[in-house]
Amino acid sequence: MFGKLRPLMAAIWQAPAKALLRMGVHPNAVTIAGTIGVVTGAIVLLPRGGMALFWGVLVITFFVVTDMLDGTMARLSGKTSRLGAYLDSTLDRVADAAIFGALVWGFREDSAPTALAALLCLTIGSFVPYARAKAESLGVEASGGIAERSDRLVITLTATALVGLGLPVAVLTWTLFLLAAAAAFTVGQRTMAVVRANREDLRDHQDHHRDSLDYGDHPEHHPGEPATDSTDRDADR
Ligand SMILES: CCCCCCCC/C=C\CCCCCCCC(=O)OC[C@H](COP(=O)(O)O[C@@H]1[C@H](O)[C@H](OP(=O)(O)O)[C@@H](O)[C@H](O)[C@H]1O)OC(=O)CCCCCCC/C=C\CCCCCCCC
Ligand SMILES: Nc1ccn([C@@H]2O[C@H](COP(=O)(O)O)[C@@H](O)[C@H]2O)c(=O)n1
Ligand SMILES: [Mg+2]
Repeated sequence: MFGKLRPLMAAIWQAPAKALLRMGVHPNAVTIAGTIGVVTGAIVLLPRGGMALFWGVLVITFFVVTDMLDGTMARLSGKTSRLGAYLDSTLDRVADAAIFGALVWGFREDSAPTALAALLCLTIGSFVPYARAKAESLGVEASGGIAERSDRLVITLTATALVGLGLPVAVLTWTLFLLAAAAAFTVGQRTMAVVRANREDLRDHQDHHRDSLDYGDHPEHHPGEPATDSTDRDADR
C-alpha cells in the first residue's frame, strides 16, 4: 500500500540527500545512524507507556525515514554497494525487532493481549522479508504483498501514537492482531510466487526430458533434428 509512494518519497528525499552528500556524509553512515536512532527511541521510550508512546513514535519516525534517504543518497552519488544493500536490509530487521520488542516488553504486565499481538507481529513480520530474501536467492522475484515493511511500520506507529494520546489500548491490540494476520497473508503471497516459478521449472524440465527422450530413443537420430515428426510426438503424449 505505502510502498506505492516510493517514487514520491524518492523525489521528496532528493534535496536532503544532496545536502548530506555535499557535507561528505556517506550513505552507510545514514543507514547506521538511522538504526541507532530507531533502536534508542524504541527501547528508551516505548516501554514507559502513556505519553511516552507518542514521543517514542515521533523519535522513531524521525529516524526510520532515513531508510528512504540512504538509498537515494547511494544512487545519487553512485555509491551503491553490496555492503550498503546488506546493511540496509539487515539493519531494518534490527530496527523492527527493537520497535516490536519494546512494545512486547512495555505491555507485558498491563496488557498481555497487546504484548502477545506485538510478539506475533515481531515473529510473523520477520518471515516476510525472509521469504523475499530466500526467494530472491533462488532467482524468484517475490517482493510486495499486502503488508510490506512500510505498511507494517506506518500502521503500527500510527496506532501506538494514538494510544499514547489517549485512545484505548484495545485499538493497538486489534491493530497488531490484524497486522500479524496481514503479514502471514503476505508470506503466503510471496510463497505463491515461488510456487508459480516452481511450476514453470517443472514444465520446462518435462519439456526438456520429453525432447531428450525423443532424440535418444530413435535409432536414426541426427543431432539437431527431432527424432520423430510432430505427429509421432503428439501420438506419444
Ligand atoms: C495524531 C496522530 C499522530 C501520528 C504520529 C505519527 C505517526 C507516524 C506514522 C508513520 C511514519 C512512519 C514512516 C515509516 C516509513 C517507512 C520506512 C520504510 O520502511 O521505508 C523503507 C522503504 C525502503 O525499503 P527498503 O528497500 O530499504 O527496505 C526493504 C524492506 O525493508 C523489505 O521489507 P519487507 O517489505 O520485505 O518486509 C525487505 O525485504 C528488504 O530487505 C529491504 O531492503 O521505503 C519505502 O518503502 C518507500 C515508501 C514508504 C512510504 C512511507 C510513507 C509514510 C508517509 C506517511 C505516513 C503518514 C501516516 C499518517 C497517519 C496519521 C493518521 C492519524
Ligand atoms: N547505505 C546504503 C543504502 C542503500 N543502498 C542501495 O539502495 C538500495 C535500497 O534503496 P532504498 O531506497 O529502497 O532504501 C539497496 O538495495 C542498495 O542498492 C546502498 O547502496 N547503500
Ligand atoms: Mg533504505
